[in-house]
Amino acid sequence: MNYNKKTIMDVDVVGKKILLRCDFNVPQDKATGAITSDKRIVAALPTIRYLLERGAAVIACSHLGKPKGQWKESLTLAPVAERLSRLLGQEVIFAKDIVGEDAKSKAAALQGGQIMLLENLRFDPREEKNDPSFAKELASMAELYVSDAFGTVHRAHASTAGVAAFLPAVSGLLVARELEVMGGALDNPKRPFVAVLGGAKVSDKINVINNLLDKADTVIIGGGMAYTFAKAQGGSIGKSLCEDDKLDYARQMITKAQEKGVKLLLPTDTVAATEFAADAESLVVPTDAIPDDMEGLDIGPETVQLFCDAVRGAGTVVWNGPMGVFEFEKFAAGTRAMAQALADSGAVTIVGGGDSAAAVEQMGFADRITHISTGGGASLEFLEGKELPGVACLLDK
Ligand SMILES: Nc1ncnc2c1ncn2[C@@H]1O[C@H](COP(=O)(O)OP(=O)(O)O)[C@@H](O)[C@H]1O
Ligand SMILES: O=C(OP(=O)(O)O)[C@H](O)COP(=O)(O)O
Repeated sequence: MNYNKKTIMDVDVVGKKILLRCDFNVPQDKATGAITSDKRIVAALPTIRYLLERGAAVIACSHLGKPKGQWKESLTLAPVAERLSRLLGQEVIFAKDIVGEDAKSKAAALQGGQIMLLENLRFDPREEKNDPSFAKELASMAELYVSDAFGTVHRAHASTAGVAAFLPAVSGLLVARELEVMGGALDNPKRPFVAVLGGAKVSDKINVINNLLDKADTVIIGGGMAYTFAKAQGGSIGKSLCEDDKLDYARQMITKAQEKGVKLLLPTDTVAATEFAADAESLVVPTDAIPDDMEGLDIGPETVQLFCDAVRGAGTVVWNGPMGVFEFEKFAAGTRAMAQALADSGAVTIVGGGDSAAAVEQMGFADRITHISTGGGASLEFLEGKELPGVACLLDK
């Protein structure tokens, strides 16, 4: 794939009206909605400052969560506008809509050196469908498109790819840096090369395993991803997360790993809970014998040992997806042990993803990780060697 793309430093931004795609999909407290890590907002600041200092008028936009094309008050970007304003030390004008009256009039009135933020792009069903009519409306507000949403460059959506058909398109400083750092670490990785997968976006990320088995020496699967594999092997997984239409695929991956001599490590024990709650009753059970009325919320102690041993001997480790529901202290032990193992490993370590990065930061290991990427799925697809639509659409150098 060609990563030699123009950045904001290669084009004239002075006095320009700029549509800036950011990834402000920040982790939020499950109960209160409060932003629990502003890493993705902080990561966007260098590009925003670069543009504002040069007198550009910045129309920032992002998605938040998965509202599936519906207006959902709990997923408004208003708290992000507030936090961004505090971090920047200047007003962030907030539009109550995306490409409606409010956004368009505020964008038209926006002066050089000012910044505004549109409402959640995914409130409009056309965003995820990459509908050209939506891309065109977004583009109509600006003269230049800047992609700085690294966490979302693996999505071919209207604001991440479609819009480049209507405006000259370049990358921001964050996307440029992520591609450079990850490219450097992963081009010819120090071996053994270990990939660690977990988290909750199972349907999405399970598909990367096929290509990862061609690149990695060891693939470790924990978190919500593991139970599809346990069920595929005939285990009972109770109410745990599972993608039933991926059971065949999971079996194929187990066979492929055996044929290729890649170690595929799966949890042998699980911390199962009676409900998805911070104070739920829990017990450690074999991963293939979870009681019907319980769900797996963390890897068990035996698995922690197994996984951490594999990480300790690694040359390069890429990790995306927490090992358990770390937001609840009772189910954070697996994720904490994994973070500690990466920090202690002496390997080149890359942690990607909004929640994984938040976990590593909250647990105090961030300064002992080689690179914390703002993208989880994006870093995995980069690692797979897949074309990233949000990068492919940018102007070549
Ligand atoms: N066993 C599990 N069951 C349900 N959710 C889980 C489990 N393990 C981890 N999670 C959840 O996965 C979420 C993160 O998943 P994901 O979005 O894929 O990761 P990232 O944001 O790092 O890319 C966390 O909020 C965590 O609570
Ligand atoms: O949080 C994100 O990805 P990640 O969970 O893989 O890090 C990005 O904002 C992409 O979000 P999406 O997976 O809802 O398209």
